[in-house]
Amino acid sequence: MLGRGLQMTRVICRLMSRKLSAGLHRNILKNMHPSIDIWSVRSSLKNIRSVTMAPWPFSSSGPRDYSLPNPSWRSEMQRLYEHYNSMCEVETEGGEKLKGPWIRLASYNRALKYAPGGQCLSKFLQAKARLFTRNIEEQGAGFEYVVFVNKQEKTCVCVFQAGHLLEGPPGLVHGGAIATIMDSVTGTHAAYLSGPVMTANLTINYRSPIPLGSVVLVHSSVGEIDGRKTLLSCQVTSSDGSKLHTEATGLFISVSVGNLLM
Ligand SMILES: CCCCCCCCCCCCCC(=O)SCCNC(=O)CCNC(=O)[C@H](O)C(C)(C)COP(=O)(O)OP(=O)(O)OC[C@H]1O[C@@H](n2cnc3c(N)ncnc32)[C@H](O)[C@@H]1OP(=O)(O)O
Repeated sequence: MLGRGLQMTRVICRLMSRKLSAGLHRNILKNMHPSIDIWSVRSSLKNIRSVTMAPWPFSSSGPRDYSLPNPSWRSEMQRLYEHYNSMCEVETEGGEKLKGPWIRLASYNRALKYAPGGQCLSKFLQAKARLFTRNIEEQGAGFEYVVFVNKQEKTCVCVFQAGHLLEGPPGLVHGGAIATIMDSVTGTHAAYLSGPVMTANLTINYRSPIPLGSVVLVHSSVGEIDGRKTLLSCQVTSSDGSKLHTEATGLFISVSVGNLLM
């Protein structure tokens, strides 16, 4: 038993020192396998401050990718997905990479699954935990979204369709759900740019309500990157860009993987 625990500790340290990032929070190892020595995991990770991880470092094969089209997507969502996807980097059958300025970021239901081997680890580390935005299994009922990053301009766009379980005022999207998608998009963008981060501050102005079921665009762009601080601005607009629904600024602080686990 002890041998297995030590072996698992080493696997976790190796994985985390290489890959784990933003969405991994400090309590993720609570309730894990009892033979894993969390103190040795923590001391191994304490000094790691990997703040550069461009381009997006996570494995894109394996677990279900929630950002791919599904039958619940409205035609507007599908059209916008195809619009951005057509400008993404593609690999031809001959293995040649045709450069496009955009890349689509895969999206899993647990942050752990971004790391190689994380899919396996996720089966026993807080096995019931799910990423907040990906915890509704019914397609189209909650957050349907796909995130694209423009490598050249360092901007990010998310196509978001708000499902019927996100209601706040009658027929309109809940402000907390809007904050959630803005935090997720800017948090993902910050992690793409700066490595492991935590949201320190998110300031939101709600300008016009978002009808439930509608498809909107969430834009994120860099305000400033200064040492550990990544400041981003974010706007939610109608799908044709003509109407501003919400705007926000988000401050993200780079943290070491060890800090996330304390
Ligand atoms: C694997 C993942 C894949 C990604 C995909 C998954 C997608 C999911 C994406 C989901 C994303 C969801 C993401 C989530 O939901 S993250 C969850 C929500 N956020 C938190 O729980 C964060 C809680 N806070 C903290 O942990 C600490 O306070 C942090 C880490 C933020 C800073 O504590 P730390 O001790 O480390 O730093 P410091 O105090 O030395 O300060 C350092 C500098 O920062 C400045 N500062 C600090 N705070 C503020 C503030 N509030 N306003 C203005 N400035 C602030 C400070 O003045 C200083 O500046 P300077 O004096 O140096 O100039």
